[in-house]
Amino acid sequence: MFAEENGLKGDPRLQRIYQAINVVPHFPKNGIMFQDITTLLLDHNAFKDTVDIFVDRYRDMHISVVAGIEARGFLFGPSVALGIGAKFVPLRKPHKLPGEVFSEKYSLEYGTDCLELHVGAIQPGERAIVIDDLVATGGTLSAGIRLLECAGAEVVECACVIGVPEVKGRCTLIGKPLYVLVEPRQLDQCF
Ligand SMILES: O=P(O)(O)OC[C@H]1O[C@H](OP(=O)(O)OP(=O)(O)O)[C@H](O)[C@@H]1O
Ligand SMILES: Nc1ncnc2[nH]cnc12
Repeated sequence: MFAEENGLKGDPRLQRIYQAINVVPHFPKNGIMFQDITTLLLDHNAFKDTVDIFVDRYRDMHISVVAGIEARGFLFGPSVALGIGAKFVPLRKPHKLPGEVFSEKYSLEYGTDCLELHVGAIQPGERAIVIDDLVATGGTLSAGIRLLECAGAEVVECACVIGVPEVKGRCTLIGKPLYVLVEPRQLDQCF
């Protein structure tokens, strides 16, 4: 669900976060309206608002694992993990982790990709959230959920900064709650 429908209606932090996102038409290929969160990271207040909202939401949920999806989940996950007193676990693209891994393939618009998790990073029964910058089809986060479940974790929720409008009516991803801060930035409102 979107944060504004879940207790943060009218919260000025959501507007600050939305306005700090840049949209780049036709990147990385024609027809894609790329949501660029590097501008959000340049804006100390918007970046802090983003982390604070997630920390406020998850600090009392007995979460011991924040799993971030490569690459842009790594930009938010560690700060949230530190804020709630959890460990940060990277879910990486193939052949990046040196140890034994669990692997999970997933479908993209064209082709497939894969995420990996170090065996031993998570103990069975640990409560986890999965974090990323953006949810579009939900394929990437769903692979993250399955990967954590392979390790025996209990996935409490998926957290994203940006969610495409198609996920608006969608409160879950393969049965797990989805929490999204803002919709994609529109082109005519940009830098
Ligand atoms: O909901 P979905 O349709 O699965 O798409 C969302 C994913 O797409 C982007 O990553 P991308 O695959 O571009 O990888 P990158 O961050 O490594 O460039 C984004 O950061 C999410 O991880
Ligand atoms: N429009 C978009 N902007 C940034 N990352 C994405 N991942 C999938 N769609 C995206």
